Amino acid sequence: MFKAFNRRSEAADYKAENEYLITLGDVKKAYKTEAGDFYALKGIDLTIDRGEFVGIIGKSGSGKSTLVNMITGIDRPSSGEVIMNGTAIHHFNEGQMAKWRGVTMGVVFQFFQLLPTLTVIENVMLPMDFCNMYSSHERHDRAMELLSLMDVEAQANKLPTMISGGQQQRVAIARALANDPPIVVADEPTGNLDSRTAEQVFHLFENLVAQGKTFLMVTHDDDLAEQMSRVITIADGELVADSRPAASSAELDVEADTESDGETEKESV
Ligand SMILES: Nc1ncnc2c1ncn2[C@@H]1O[C@H](COP(=O)(O)OP(=O)(O)OP(=O)(O)O)[C@@H](O)[C@H]1O
Repeated sequence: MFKAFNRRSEAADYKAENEYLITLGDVKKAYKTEAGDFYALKGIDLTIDRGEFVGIIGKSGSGKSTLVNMITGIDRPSSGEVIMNGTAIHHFNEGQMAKWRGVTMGVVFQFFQLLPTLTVIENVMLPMDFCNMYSSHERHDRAMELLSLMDVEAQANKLPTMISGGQQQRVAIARALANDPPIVVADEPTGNLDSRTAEQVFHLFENLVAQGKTFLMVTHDDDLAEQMSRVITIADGELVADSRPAASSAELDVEADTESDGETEKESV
């Protein structure tokens, strides 16, 4: 049903409660240190829509991985809320969280975290086994398809320690896609790849976004960040910039026209 808003913030509030895929409200994270609590996140407010390709940038130690851990439910906020698709995940117990993450989210960790005692293909099949997705035959075929997509199918029966860092990273990406999750969160997924392979992997991500997935990607690569639909910058645990470098000028023109018409703003942002 049509709903008109008088203020941009009212429209944003409405959307946060009803439509946003990811909403973080005043998220703080304190780590216990000998010197007392250290706040790695100091009150993050953030909303992310379906189908966005969001880059997370910031200097080393600014809080990017901590933020990602809040969104993936790998760690919990000290205060504030994390709402995913209308569900407050910070209230989940460990079992609920693991199941929810398994079907909803593909995670590419900064240091891959492949299980060293499982072969490459077993690592990729693991999320499907854990969530009981697909038949066992399909799991194998799907894992091979994903390994082939990432150009590491020849490594399928090796242990992770027998392949290079870049290959491990590609296996970790294949594993993140195993359950065909609607959201993928990747911490420096191209950090160990040469620039050509990094571009190829990035284009694969773009294709997945075009198919409707939502991608969040921590990166130190400014060239890649500029190609994303949205880039947020973290500094000292705070969100200090939120920009849309890849927004087309046409989109910006439409927004400008709407504002200059002086019409009541609708939930178009
Ligand atoms: N378990 C922990 N205990 C104490 N301090 C921590 C812990 N984990 C992270 N920190 C601190 O919190 C801050 C944010 O760390 P985080 O790993 O989120 O940063 P980052 O932006 O991801 O860094 P990088 O780009 O180097 O990966 C840093 O100052 C870090 O030292």
